[in-house]
Amino acid sequence: MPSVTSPLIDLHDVAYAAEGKQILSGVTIRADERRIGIVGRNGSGKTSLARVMAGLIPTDQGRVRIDGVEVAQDRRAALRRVGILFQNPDHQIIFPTVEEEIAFGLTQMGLSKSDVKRGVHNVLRRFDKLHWAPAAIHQLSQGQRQLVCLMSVLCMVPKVIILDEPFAGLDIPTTRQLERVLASLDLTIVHITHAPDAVRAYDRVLWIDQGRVLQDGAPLPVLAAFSRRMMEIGDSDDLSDLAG
Ligand SMILES: Nc1ncnc2c1ncn2[C@@H]1O[C@H](COP(=O)(O)OP(=O)(O)OP(=O)(O)O)[C@@H](O)[C@H]1O
Repeated sequence: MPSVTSPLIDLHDVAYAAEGKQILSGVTIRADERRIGIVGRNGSGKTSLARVMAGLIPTDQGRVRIDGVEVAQDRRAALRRVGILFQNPDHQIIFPTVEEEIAFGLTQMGLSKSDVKRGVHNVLRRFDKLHWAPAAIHQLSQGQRQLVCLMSVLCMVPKVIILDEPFAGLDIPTTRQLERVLASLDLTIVHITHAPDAVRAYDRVLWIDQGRVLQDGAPLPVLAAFSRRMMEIGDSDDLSDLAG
């Protein structure tokens, strides 16, 4: 059980390296806010941070707890704590039909066959998509596949959902529809984005740079400093500065 003083999102001094490259260093985030934005340049470490936060990759140093659970160690408990939605739904989808895809997480959670069936039915009904159950996923559009991924995550009823640029590649109406669904959710959202406007009305924004938290605070000052810096870099014609 989480102690009374531990925040919902609790990362302490996290470091992560892969293939000899230091990707995250000294990342400490304690957060109870309901809407948290994460911005940063290409290659600054945002996706790696999202994966670490979801427990999908173990860290080399530090601790990652969501709602008191060490998410990389206790995967079954982690599924009820944190879900992640990637930019490309095809990186998430592994099954041929919508119902099989949605059922997977529930099965991983250890639910009985009948509870899995009920969970799939309930989430499809919630989104008025019961007719999608037997549909072949590859025949759905990218926006529809993204909605399948969202339903797969939501049916596990996580406390935190991490959005890793899930709207990139979607048209404006689909983006607005999914944004409306997400805004109505009674859970904590951590939203990684390149678009400052998407998180301007959030409770808190973190700016990640070279694998570290460069700024962390109220959205307006953090986003103003971030946008200013991005414009400065963009106005220079030196591609050697491209992160990575
Ligand atoms: N498994 C890995 N092995 C080696 N390098 C990696 C690995 N994962 C990420 N990197 C490198 O770490 C850096 C951060 O990558 P990451 O995908 O976390 O950044 P990002 O901020 O999400 O980038 P973008 O905005 O372009 O999606 C990049 O330089 C990337 O090439």
